[in-house]
Amino acid sequence: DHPQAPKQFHLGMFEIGKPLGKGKFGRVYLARERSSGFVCALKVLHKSELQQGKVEKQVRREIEIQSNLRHPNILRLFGHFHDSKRVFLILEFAGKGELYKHLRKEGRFPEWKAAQYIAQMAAALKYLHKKHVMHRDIKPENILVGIHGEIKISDFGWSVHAPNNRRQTMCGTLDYLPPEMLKPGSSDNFYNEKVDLWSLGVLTYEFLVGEAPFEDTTIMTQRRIARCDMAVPSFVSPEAKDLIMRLLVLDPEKRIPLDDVLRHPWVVKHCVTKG
Ligand SMILES: O=C(O)Cn1ncc2ncnc(NCCc3cnc(NC(=O)Nc4cccc(Cl)c4)s3)c21
Repeated sequence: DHPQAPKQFHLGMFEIGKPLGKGKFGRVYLARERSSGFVCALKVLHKSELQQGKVEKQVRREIEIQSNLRHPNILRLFGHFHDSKRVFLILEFAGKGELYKHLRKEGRFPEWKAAQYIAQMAAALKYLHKKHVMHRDIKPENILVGIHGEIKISDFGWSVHAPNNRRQTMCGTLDYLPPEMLKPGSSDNFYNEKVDLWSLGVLTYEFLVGEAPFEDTTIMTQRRIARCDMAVPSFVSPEAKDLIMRLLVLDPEKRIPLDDVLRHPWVVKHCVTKG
């Protein structure tokens, strides 16, 4: 941690640098804390937009959840502050930016790189699930790359404590949603952190194939997810296909647990696990 970091932050403490990206609810800037010279990313959220989007509670929950997370593959949230119109998130700066841009540029990742990323994701999810936190929005757009090429799960705007039955309508692509989250938030169907296992399977597929298995192009998407109706192209190795099929299982309880992902032959083969 940063013992010298004060608990109270304000905008004047930061030198604002270049814009890093533009999200749905606000912009992100490179920033440097003046007294320590510490470089970070500053996400600026407009309160009016958060009110309109009815997501203030989610941002508060994100701040509360993420402030207690410390893991090399989870983007740090160091703190937050606000002025009359805006909320500011003080975030760890990911030197190599957004993973999905690398994926789009390369088309698809070689198996050794995909396996290393999946191993890092599994380690981060194992840490999260031990704290009964589920991310619920695992997709390339929410993964950043650190200066040493390590990946960092970011944007915990949809994370909650498990178990949970969602009431807040989710926006954005359905590609990554597991079948159990597609059902309406009625009282009987609770889902748990195993939703992240499904998304890990979709992520593995997209790293290796370059597109999601249930492409969100037609209304058929929900039906194809509900039936787990997908095909793995022949250029994907049998070991990789085996892992994908063990994660994309309709019954959440039958999805391969994270410890077995980390021990899976495809992952072990490509990951020089430090001795
Ligand atoms: O990704 C980029 O655009 C560019 N980029 N490049 C490098 C880099 N290094 C760090 N961070 C970046 N971006 C911010 C990533 C986030 C982390 N946490 C978030 N949380 C959030 O947005 N919460 C939130 C907002 C509005 C409503 C709700 Cl419900 C929740 S966004 C970086």
